[in-house]
Amino acid sequence: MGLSGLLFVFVAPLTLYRLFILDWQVFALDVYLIGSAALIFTCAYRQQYIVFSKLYMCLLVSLGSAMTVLLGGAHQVYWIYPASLTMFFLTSTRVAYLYVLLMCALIIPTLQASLTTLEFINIFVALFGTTFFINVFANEIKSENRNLDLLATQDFLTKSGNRRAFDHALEMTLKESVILNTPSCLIVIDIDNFKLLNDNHGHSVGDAVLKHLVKSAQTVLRKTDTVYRIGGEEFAILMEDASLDDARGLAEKIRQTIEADSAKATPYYTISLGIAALVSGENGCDWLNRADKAMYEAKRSGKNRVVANT
Ligand SMILES: Nc1nc2c(ncn2[C@@H]2O[C@H](COP(=O)(O)OP(=O)(O)OP(=O)(O)O)[C@@H](O)[C@H]2O)c(=O)[nH]1
Repeated sequence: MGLSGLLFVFVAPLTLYRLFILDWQVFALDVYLIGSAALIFTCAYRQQYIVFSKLYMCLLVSLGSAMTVLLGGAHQVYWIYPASLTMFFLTSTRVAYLYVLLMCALIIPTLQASLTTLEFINIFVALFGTTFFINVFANEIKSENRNLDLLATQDFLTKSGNRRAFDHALEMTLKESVILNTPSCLIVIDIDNFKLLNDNHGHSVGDAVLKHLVKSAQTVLRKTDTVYRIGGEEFAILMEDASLDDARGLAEKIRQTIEADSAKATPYYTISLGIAALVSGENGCDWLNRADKAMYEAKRSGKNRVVANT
């Protein structure tokens, strides 16, 4: 988003200048660039078509740099270095190398025509050295970012999503349900008598139960559903594009799986589940409250059951 914003801000005044001096060829190129920058900015802002935006940005950068060399001459070749750097941070190594090769293929005839063999070789040796080191550093930064992302969004004990990830997913599901006009459901799960289980078997066994619950639930979830730990022994599952009946079916399947399997891996335990289908116009907090209420209703009416908020 930042990159497309910068591109827009820098190129827009140049576009007006080209119009002013009636340089139609470069004016058309600049209009294309700022139009594309605006499109990419909009996609990134709405968090839609992110992969497309990144690939398109790479194409713009590589073609833009190549065009600069083709129109401006061989002395503009230095633009290919920042362009390569940008591509390695925007996309995967393989795709970035493809864009770099595309850029090189486009400028080679111009460079060959106006540079000595030694200058030509120097430029490409420097380019491949630069891309190699950029690749190494970009991969390291990407891997650190992935680790940070996991730390920020994953529950350390159960490896399910954490509360922060849940809050984000809840907002995204709300937005998508409104835009796509699809039903969504929320399941809240709470372990029954967990304090007693901890008291009787110890905290580490309690931890094993929490992990078991997540693993068991994951065996019956659809590919698109995710489990989040939203409190000590409270979990939630967001189901996009699912009716209340779908959610009731899944919740009952999870309850039965836990009831049947828990004693094989951990002390026998059961869970209570509450479900709420998203009501048009409500916010995430109200939706979660209704699912929570249904879960407490399941507790009040005897535990080890599923209750839907209707
Ligand atoms: N082992 C373990 N226990 C935890 C963790 N987080 C919260 N707890 C325990 O979870 C228990 C929750 O107890 P309560 O809220 O009283 O609920 P409960 O005993 O399950 O009772 P009901 O909800 O009525 O079935 C507390 O004893 C917490 O110490 C954790 O990460 N590990």
